[in-house]
Amino acid sequence: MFYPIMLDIVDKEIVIIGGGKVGYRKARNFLEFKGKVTVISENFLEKFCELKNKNKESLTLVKDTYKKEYIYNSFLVVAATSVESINKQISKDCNDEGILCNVVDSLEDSEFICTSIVNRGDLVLSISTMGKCPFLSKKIRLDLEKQYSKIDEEYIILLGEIRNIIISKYSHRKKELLDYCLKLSKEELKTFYQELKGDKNI
Ligand SMILES: C[C@@]1(CC(=O)O)C2=NC(=C\c3[nH]c(c(CCC(=O)O)c3CC(=O)O)Cc3[nH]c(c(CC(=O)O)c3CCC(=O)O)/C=C3\N/C(=C\2)[C@@H](CCC(=O)O)[C@]3(C)CC(=O)O)/[C@H]1CCC(=O)O
Ligand SMILES: NC(=O)c1ccc[n+]([C@@H]2O[C@H](COP(=O)([O-])OP(=O)(O)OC[C@H]3O[C@@H](n4cnc5c(N)ncnc54)[C@H](O)[C@@H]3O)[C@@H](O)[C@H]2O)c1
Repeated sequence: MFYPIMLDIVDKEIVIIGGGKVGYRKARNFLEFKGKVTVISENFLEKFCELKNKNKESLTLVKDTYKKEYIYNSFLVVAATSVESINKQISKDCNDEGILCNVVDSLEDSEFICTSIVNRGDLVLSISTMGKCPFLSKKIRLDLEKQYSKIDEEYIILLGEIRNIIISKYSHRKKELLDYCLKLSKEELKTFYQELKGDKNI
């Protein structure tokens, strides 16, 4: 069983072994959440060059065969090579060093798994099937992205500001006002925010 949590990975060392399709997807996602990512691989997909250009400071690419030294001092490790025995070895090395490891071809050897992510500013939806069917996770992510397409970073920030005012000035009507807010479009929310700030009768 895997327990869903939110990890602070900002500036933490994340080592991915394997620069293929799966290693690329994991690297891109960890970078999106501001991790410091190093990918060790004998070969890299071409699209890693573009990713490196976009993340000059936070992405390091090392063209080499896996060695245990590469995992020292890392916060998380992902074993994403195409060789089952190497992935198993990486998992064992991580166990010895007390480092959490995700093994992309073995649920049993993984201490954590990666979820499908909808990322809209501070709204994050994370979907898992406990490894049973990642393809279903992906389908649900695509469905949710459509369903919540109107929610963006600005919307969440606005709701947060409004919530703060409601809690400080109208705590006795908190539920009613928050319910009301969720029915409004972003433009309507902006107007409501100005009204709240101006202390107009609410
Ligand atoms: C969600 C997502 C996140 C991510 O990777 O970032 C993710 N897999 C994704 C896609 C995907 N994976 C696979 C396919 C091909 C279709 C299929 O086979 O189903 C597709 C679809 C595609 O590529 O389009 C094949 C596959 N996946 C795993 C195995 C090995 C095994 O089962 O043992 C095999 C068989 C390999 C083989 O032998 O061929 C294992 C894992 N994959 C997980 C995560 C973890 C469990 C997540 C959960 O609980 O649902 C877990 C356990 C470990 C991990 O990777 O952390 C990402 C969707 C991103 C998105 O939203 O777009
Ligand atoms: N978890 C998932 O989401 C998921 C999805 C699809 C496939 N998979 C599994 O993940 C594995 C990787 O898939 P892929 O499509 O990225 O494969 P891939 O062949 O595109 O990439 C594997 C990479 O590992 C590198 N590599 C191999 N041996 C190495 C070593 N000893 N040291 C350093 N680098 C090494 C290769 O150079 C290559 O770049 C497959 O075995 C597949 O079964 C997992």
